[in-house]
Amino acid sequence: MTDVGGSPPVRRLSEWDAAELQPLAAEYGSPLYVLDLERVRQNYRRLEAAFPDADVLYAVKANALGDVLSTLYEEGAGLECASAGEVQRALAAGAPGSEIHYTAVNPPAGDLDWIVDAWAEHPDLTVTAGSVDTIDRLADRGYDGRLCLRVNPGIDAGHHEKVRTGAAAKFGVPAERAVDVLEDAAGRGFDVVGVHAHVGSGVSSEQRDAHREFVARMGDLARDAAGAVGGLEFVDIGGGFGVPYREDEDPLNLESVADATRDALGKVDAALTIEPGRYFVADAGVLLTTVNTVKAARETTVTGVDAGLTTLLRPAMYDAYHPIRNLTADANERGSSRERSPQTVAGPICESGDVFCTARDLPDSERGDRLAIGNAGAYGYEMASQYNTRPRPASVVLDDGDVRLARRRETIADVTRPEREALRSSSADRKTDHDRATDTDNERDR
Ligand SMILES: Cc1ncc(COP(=O)(O)O)c(C=O)c1O
Ligand SMILES: N[C@@H](CCCC[NH3+])C(=O)O
Repeated sequence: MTDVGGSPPVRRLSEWDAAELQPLAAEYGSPLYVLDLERVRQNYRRLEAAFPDADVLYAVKANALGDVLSTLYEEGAGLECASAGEVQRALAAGAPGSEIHYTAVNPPAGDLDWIVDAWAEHPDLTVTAGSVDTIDRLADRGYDGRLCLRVNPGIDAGHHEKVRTGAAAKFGVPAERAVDVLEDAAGRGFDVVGVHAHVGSGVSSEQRDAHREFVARMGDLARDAAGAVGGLEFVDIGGGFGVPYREDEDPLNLESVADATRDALGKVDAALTIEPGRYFVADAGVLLTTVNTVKAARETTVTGVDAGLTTLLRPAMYDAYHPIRNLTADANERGSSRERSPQTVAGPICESGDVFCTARDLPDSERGDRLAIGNAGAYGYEMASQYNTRPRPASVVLDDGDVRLARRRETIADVTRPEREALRSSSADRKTDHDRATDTDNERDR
């Protein structure tokens, strides 16, 4: 099935080549993130074809690997950044300030300091503020550049309550106050360029009514705002385009989302901006992991693996479903000779939530098998942690037949380094104090 843009709208885990993936874990170690850059390009082109008139930004938070940023920037995407660190990555990937939006959510002082310094060099970057305090704090630092206002539209959608943002008090200025805030900012000399909202992440076709209502509200707001500040350059409706995680789930009907958006914003004299993350990278990535334990528990077989919630947090945090495939069974035995049974795939972390699936029907696993966890390209590595003093895994990219290490595996020394450095510098300070005291004593003795 091909869709607009000429590539299949979904790449299922079953379509990855087991014989190609399986040796990567031996060569680069396990667990291992694998990302196919060509699939990232396909996803970009499909979305661009569905929204031909939109300015497309990539939400860097979904996967901030430099290769992903440069690939998408070269395809034509701008970069939406959630922190000063992400802006640094965007600039390092070659994007100019004009292609960078920084979305400030309760921004730490260090972020604002850094951004305002960067603005001196990149005067056409855009800052999206979600509160009057952020606007004041920008003004305090002398910023009067491009400003977009994030509004809270009071309607939300998304795959889990924890990723619905459109009505969560934390995000944005309530839509009913937005025009006043924008007028005030324009009056204070900011270059007011847009309005923004993000309804939530992982919006599915079933939630199309909520999304339609959301874009309709944005259309009304953008018209009022443009009237109040003498015109807007863009209206940014955020990201959130969902992708299927279950094998039998249908892809989002992009055309219908695009049509609804066109209808809602048709009469607004401002460009449409969208900023998806997940859509570009989710099905371009898999996580490889190795079975180290197979044990019969009371109601299920436990397949113990070397990846855990520190490697891929989504199942533990959102009860998210990720497809799982036994590559060893598929590559060596063509998937046929193994019995199947209900299996709980669990990681090495000391939390009972450290499971990727519970009693799922899978081929019987054996110690040493390589498993692939699908749809791991979005919010996978980005949400990894070092809990239990576990180093984060390596990432490799596939690109047109090439395989390349894109980020090395962390070592335990990487995890403990900040602590060792702090100890070293405080003992150096103590030594310096001691040296100073000794020098004074020596002087006194002289
Ligand atoms: C402001 C903003 N823009 C864009 C995104 C990207 O969302 P998604 O990856 O669901 O497209 C997010 C994350 O939910 C976000 O918070
Ligand atoms: N981290 C979430 C998406 C939230 C995106 C940020 N607002 C997920 O994995 O589904």
